Amino acid sequence: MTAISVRDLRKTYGTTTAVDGVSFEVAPGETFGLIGRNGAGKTTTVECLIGLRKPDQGSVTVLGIDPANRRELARRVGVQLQDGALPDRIKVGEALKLFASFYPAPADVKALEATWDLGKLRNQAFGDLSGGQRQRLLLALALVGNPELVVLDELTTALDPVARRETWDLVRAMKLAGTTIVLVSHFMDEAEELCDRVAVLRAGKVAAIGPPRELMERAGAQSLEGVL
Ligand SMILES: Nc1ncnc2c1ncn2[C@@H]1O[C@H](COP(=O)(O)OP(=O)(O)OP(=O)(O)O)[C@@H](O)[C@H]1O
Repeated sequence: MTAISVRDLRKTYGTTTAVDGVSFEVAPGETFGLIGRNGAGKTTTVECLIGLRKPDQGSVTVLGIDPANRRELARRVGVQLQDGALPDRIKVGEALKLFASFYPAPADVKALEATWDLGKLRNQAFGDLSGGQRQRLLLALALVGNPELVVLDELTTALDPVARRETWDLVRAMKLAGTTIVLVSHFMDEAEELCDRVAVLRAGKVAAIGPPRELMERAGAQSLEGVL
């Protein structure tokens, strides 16, 4: 059983080849990282995983589902997107309740508020939140459906160092609970800390794939940055 299977994925935008024959598998319960420099094809790959973009070629299945079937996918997969946004006037508590109402067995909203330190912000409008507060709310919303798999794109961008560490602990807790996690990150320390395996994307291709330590040893690098 695999949680995600990507085979020979290709996607172009006009004359730009964003993803050029990417293949990988993710096991259930695994934390899998997609890393690479700007423009390497990470976001496009993730967008194909969650059905936001249709591959030009290749096959993708997520929990056995073809991502084109977005409704079925959305019931089982939580997504925290890089540019996730909500209407400015929606309040934090309203957003959590609204999103919870979309799912048959949602997480407990009070518990999520406590976990993500959102209780005090319950009556605050999305438009008035700081960058870090928005990020925490978007993460909580990704988890409100009790997903089996979560996709986290730029998990800790906009978070201060303390909030980053706290978020890492929460990701570890998700992992312990058996959730499969796909993590897109520009922070190599984050990928090293959290991922069981990473795929290094370079110009739309998988340049290397494996556990962070192994990739570093193979490349004779002190950190994952040396592998990019
Ligand atoms: N909507 C689009 N239209 C045209 N070109 C695009 C579009 N989205 C991405 N691209 C191009 O496709 C390539 C891959 O982009 P993608 O966003 O997938 O990379 P990335 O690794 O996520 O980059 P970053 O780290 O900067 O977010 C880049 O050359 C980018 O300019």
